[in-house]
Amino acid sequence: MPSTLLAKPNINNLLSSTAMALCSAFCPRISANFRPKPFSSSPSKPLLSLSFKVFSSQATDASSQDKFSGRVGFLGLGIMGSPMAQNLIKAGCDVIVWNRTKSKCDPLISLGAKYSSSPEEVAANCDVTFAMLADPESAIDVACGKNGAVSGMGPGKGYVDISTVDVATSKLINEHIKARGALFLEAPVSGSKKPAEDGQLIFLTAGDRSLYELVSPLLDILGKSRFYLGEVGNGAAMKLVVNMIMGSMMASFSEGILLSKKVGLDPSVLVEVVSQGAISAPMYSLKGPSMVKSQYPTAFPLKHQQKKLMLTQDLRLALGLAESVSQSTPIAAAANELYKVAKSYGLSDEDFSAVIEALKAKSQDTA
Ligand SMILES: NC(=O)C1=CN([C@@H]2O[C@H](COP(=O)(O)OP(=O)(O)OC[C@H]3O[C@@H](n4cnc5c(N)ncnc54)[C@H](OP(=O)(O)O)[C@@H]3O)[C@@H](O)[C@H]2O)C=CC1
Ligand SMILES: O=CC(=O)O
Repeated sequence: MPSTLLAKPNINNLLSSTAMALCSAFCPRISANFRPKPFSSSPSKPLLSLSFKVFSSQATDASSQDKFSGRVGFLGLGIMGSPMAQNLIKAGCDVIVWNRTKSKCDPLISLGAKYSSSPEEVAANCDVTFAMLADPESAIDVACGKNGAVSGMGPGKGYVDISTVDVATSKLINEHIKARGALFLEAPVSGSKKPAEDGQLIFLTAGDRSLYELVSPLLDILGKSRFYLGEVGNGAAMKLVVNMIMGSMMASFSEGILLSKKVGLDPSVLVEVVSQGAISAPMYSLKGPSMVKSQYPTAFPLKHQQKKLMLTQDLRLALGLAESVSQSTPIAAAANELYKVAKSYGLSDEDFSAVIEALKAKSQDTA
């Protein structure tokens, strides 16, 4: 699986200026607004005085840049889609939005976005259309359903699906888009609400390389790094593997918080200890303090971590992926059971860190 990641802090200046040049090619007003972002991985100890983003090699193709007129469609304005669309608008892009619940378009319209009344209309009016939908079912429906984006696609257009879906769903949407003579890129993201707001997402892309190159300046507005992983399905698979690890990490962290409390330790101190050691993770520092207070402000809804749809997703889909290649994943399977319990307690709309409640309940059952 070819990955074309480059991470070279010492070419920071070059990359930043390249990004600015590319962004201004896409969106004329970007160069005035676009400023290098602070390096986010270790905010307390900045390694570099200037920001750097991780860009893939051969990120651009000047000729394809010239052909792009810069009108961008955005379908799906939920927790992730809204701030992403907002960042594109703020960067000066000409954005047309659509969302099933129309009221979620209003804040973006007031920032300068235009509105179209169906995914088809958005795709017909845009050169590139992004989609950030909840799950495989909605991703298929918005792309391939009645008045779906596919009907508005045609040669010279591109469809970028950022939703987290399974490999089969991504391939299906790709086929429909291709049948219209358009290009397709899957580009699920690693990162949650805050990285979406801060333009610090990580894109896991696969599909048409020329579309990848064309939209790279846009991905660089929305994210801090991007990987091109080859054929359609590889981006979806990478995202599922990442979320499988994340789901298990969160379940393990939850156990630690509860065990520390039971043995008379202060779980807030545990969070601090973890944050300073080799197992430190931004996720623990971000969510740990709220978890200790039994609060789960929703960034990544639990329902998305343990979706129960026609194909299912995230942990469940990752388990399916593992099974398809006979890879044993007992830790993820155990974590998955906990998310199922949490979901059965009505915690679907809470943050996925609410999985700790499933463990609390289990402890009471056995006490
Ligand atoms: N939240 C997070 O931290 C992260 C989420 N993701 C992934 O990003 C995607 C979006 O997540 P997020 O923004 O959190 O989810 P939200 O639930 O906040 O938003 C989901 C979006 O999908 C739309 N939608 C749902 N069902 C349908 C349908 N049947 N037809 C049309 N539109 C529909 C919703 O429309 P409406 O407003 O009308 O309900 C909304 O725009 C998911 O695939 C998720 O797994 C990836 C990384 C992080
Ligand atoms: O899908 C969620 C994430 O944080 O990545």
